[in-house]
Amino acid sequence: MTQLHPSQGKDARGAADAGGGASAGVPARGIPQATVTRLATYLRVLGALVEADTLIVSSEELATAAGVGSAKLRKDLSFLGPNGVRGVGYDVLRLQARIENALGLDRGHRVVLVGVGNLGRALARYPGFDRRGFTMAGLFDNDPGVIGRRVGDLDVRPVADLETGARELGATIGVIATPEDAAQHICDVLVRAGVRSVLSFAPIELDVPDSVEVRRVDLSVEMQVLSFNSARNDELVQASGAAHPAALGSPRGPRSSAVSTSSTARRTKTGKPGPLGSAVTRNGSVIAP
Ligand SMILES: NC(=O)c1ccc[n+]([C@@H]2O[C@H](COP(=O)([O-])OP(=O)(O)OC[C@H]3O[C@@H](n4cnc5c(N)ncnc54)[C@H](O)[C@@H]3O)[C@@H](O)[C@H]2O)c1
Repeated sequence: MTQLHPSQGKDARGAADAGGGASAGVPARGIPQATVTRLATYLRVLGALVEADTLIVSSEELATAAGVGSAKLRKDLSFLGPNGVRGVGYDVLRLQARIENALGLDRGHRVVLVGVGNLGRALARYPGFDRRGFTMAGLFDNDPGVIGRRVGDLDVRPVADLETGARELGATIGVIATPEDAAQHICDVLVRAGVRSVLSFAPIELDVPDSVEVRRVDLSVEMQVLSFNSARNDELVQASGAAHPAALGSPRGPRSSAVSTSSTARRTKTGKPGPLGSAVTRNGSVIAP
């Protein structure tokens, strides 16, 4: 029987409740938010492994590729119940399915995007969402010059139709890519349409009922974090009296993009080399809570 650890820190309400209710099998309540973020990273690594027909991955390889310690990885995965086999590793497909289930991805999500400008068009055309279970189902804008245009596989619809459109489309996630002065109104309309998960690029706080989960993407926050980490790395290098690793051309350490060439990562159905050495970056999150 699947056993979950007791709740630690902030629960992963958003991950499992996007679209309403946890998936059958792995109740996601009680999984800390930080673990949820890392689960998404593990999922990305596992996706690369599946594409390379890799069958088994060790916790060390998965941890390195995801940029975390293997103890933390094992702890994170323990929230999903028993997984790997000691001395053998994780069944890649099985672990992928379990994480998808925990993140509520196994039933798929239908996404509506509002604001089909520079950013919105790029998002609407991005094929990667579909591969990860997010179907772009509707595009909405208020500009008559944009309405009716074909972007990706969809025609842009008038924002006046958003409430009925989102409901008819069964949207579970709403993406806001409008200017900030329109964002709260758009968010309210999405909520009225029954959307319970909102991803906003607009640089303002959104007011929503408790039942609605909002994530804001702010790339400048990510750049600030990069700037801080870079300054800290320089200080560490100076303090240790060593030359900067980049200057030496030395391999990147465990905090950088993961490279793994050991045996289990290379254990594929086809005998192809495993993908961990090239496909996976360390964090990848651009989400600012
Ligand atoms: N978070 C980040 O890292 C980041 C990065 C870039 C942009 N942004 C933000 O993303 C948003 C979009 O940026 P952009 O460069 O694509 O802008 P843009 O001006 O190119 O596009 C905005 C689109 O929203 C539409 N729009 C305006 N009001 C609307 C309304 N009431 N209903 C429906 N559609 C409406 C416009 O017609 C336009 O098509 C902005 O809020 C911007 O600040 C965030």
